[in-house]
Amino acid sequence: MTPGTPMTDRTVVVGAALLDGGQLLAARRSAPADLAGRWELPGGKVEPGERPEDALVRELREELGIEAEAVERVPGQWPLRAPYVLQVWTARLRPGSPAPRPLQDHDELRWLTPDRIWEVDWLDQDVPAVREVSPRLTTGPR
Ligand SMILES: Nc1nc2c([nH]c(=O)n2[C@H]2C[C@H](O)[C@@H](COP(=O)(O)OP(=O)(O)OP(=O)(O)O)O2)c(=O)[nH]1
Repeated sequence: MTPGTPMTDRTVVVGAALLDGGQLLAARRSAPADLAGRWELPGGKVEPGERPEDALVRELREELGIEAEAVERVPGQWPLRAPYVLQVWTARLRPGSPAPRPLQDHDELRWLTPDRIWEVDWLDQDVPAVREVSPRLTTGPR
């Protein structure tokens, strides 16, 4: 962001580093065409007045049909196409949640073990976020 750009020009996109049993969930986008086939952290845009953690829970319910909770913010934020910035939270499934299914925006989901985290074709702009998340796969969400 250039100096003097009002903070309100940014829209936060929340991404979930959903961790379960030492694995990270990656989701393959089905749209729009320029992002389709690439992998991302599931999530979406925070609505005006909404807490990012609440947006994350809402998006994961809509997109994956799961009941999840945000655990902690992963430090940093990463620019997407203006005016969006990506912020990431670790997240976990609530007890009794259904397993994730690609209901909306995605056509495939994959649980990645730490040694396989780079086997999917992450969106370029997600790579630094995934790099930040990867050490947490061995420690798990706190
Ligand atoms: N969810 C998500 N979006 C990402 C990531 N990386 C990335 O460039 N994006 C882009 C894709 C979209 O242009 C935008 C988020 O849009 P979205 O389509 O997921 O969000 P949404 O459900 O709130 O969207 P909408 O259809 O309601 O407008 O950010 C990522 O890791 N996760």
